[in-house]
Amino acid sequence: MSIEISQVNKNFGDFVALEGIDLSIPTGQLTALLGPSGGGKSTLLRIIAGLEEADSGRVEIEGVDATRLPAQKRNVGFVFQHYAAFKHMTVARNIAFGLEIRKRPKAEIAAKVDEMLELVHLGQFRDRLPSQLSGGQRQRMALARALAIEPTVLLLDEPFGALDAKVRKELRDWLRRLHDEVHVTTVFVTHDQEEALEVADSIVVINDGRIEQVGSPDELYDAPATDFVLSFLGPVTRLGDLQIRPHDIEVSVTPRPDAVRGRITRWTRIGFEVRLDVTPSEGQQPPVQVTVTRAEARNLGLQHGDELWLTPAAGAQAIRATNDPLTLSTQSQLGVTV
Ligand SMILES: Nc1ncnc2c1ncn2[C@@H]1O[C@H](COP(=O)(O)OP(=O)(O)OP(=O)(O)O)[C@@H](O)[C@H]1O
Repeated sequence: MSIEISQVNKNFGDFVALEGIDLSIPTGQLTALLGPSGGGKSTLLRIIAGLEEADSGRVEIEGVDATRLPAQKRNVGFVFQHYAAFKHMTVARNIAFGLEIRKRPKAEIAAKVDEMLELVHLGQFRDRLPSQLSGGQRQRMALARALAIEPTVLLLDEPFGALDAKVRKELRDWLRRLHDEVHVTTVFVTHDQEEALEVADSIVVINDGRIEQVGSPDELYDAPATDFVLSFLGPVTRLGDLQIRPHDIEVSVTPRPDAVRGRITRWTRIGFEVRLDVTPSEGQQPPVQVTVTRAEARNLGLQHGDELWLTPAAGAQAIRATNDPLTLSTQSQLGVTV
């Protein structure tokens, strides 16, 4: 394991930011810390970096107890959302900076800067100032600078958070490819589930200062351990007494035993999908959200106002809800496979 965190606690005054965190981060993987705003992701990342000290607990990096080591002795590279570049230095000098302060030989620095510029595809911009780069290029420069010191661990705090959706998407694909090339143990913070699902080898879901679940994107998506994870990782809807994903509902135009009967009260076409609101005929339940492909909608001849019978699709993951229909349950029977 590259990073071992045991029983880490952190309070800010009376506020509990992290509580009893135990986490092992394997060497060479790309791990996402995912969760809603204020959940404690950045605090945990800063504790790993040595920028924040835990109140209690232990942090080990590559077998070394780093709990009390200052940040500069941990051999970690960081990139933050708003990268603080040296504005008066060229891209090449910015990348060289970490090596210069470590007093590495000039020839080694020059070779490393060339290697990094090539890695992040900024070779032709080496003599520009950071202000002459786009936001995405600046973040790539930040990554090159962090990687130049050959860190044991690379820590990224919402590195693409300030960029527009299209650039963000490009950079996230690029980060995945970069990681496949350099294999440095990388931990990145994001509140964007799509980003985590697309990029990470492993996802740590953090909410309210606690870890909800750790697993691969598929494990988390297909077998959420808690109703929080189920709802955070993708859309969920209520079908009878189950919380279930809208695309995990089977639609029938003829009566089915144990099905929820309802009528299509809303129909929205989004790309190749059709999203339906199906209002149950019995009880006071809110509409069930159902996603079907356009082909399926066409084959079944679905139309606004049609009566449907809804059942969980075979193999769907669902969580039994026991509370008020409008709130996610706190006492659920978890991971019901139907
Ligand atoms: N230095 C500090 N002093 C007081 N409270 C703090 C401090 N740093 C963080 N907090 C609080 O701790 C909680 C966790 O913050 P943290 O930044 O770790 O959350 P996060 O999950 O990274 O959220 P975001 O995605 O919004 O950055 C928040 O409620 C925050 O207000």
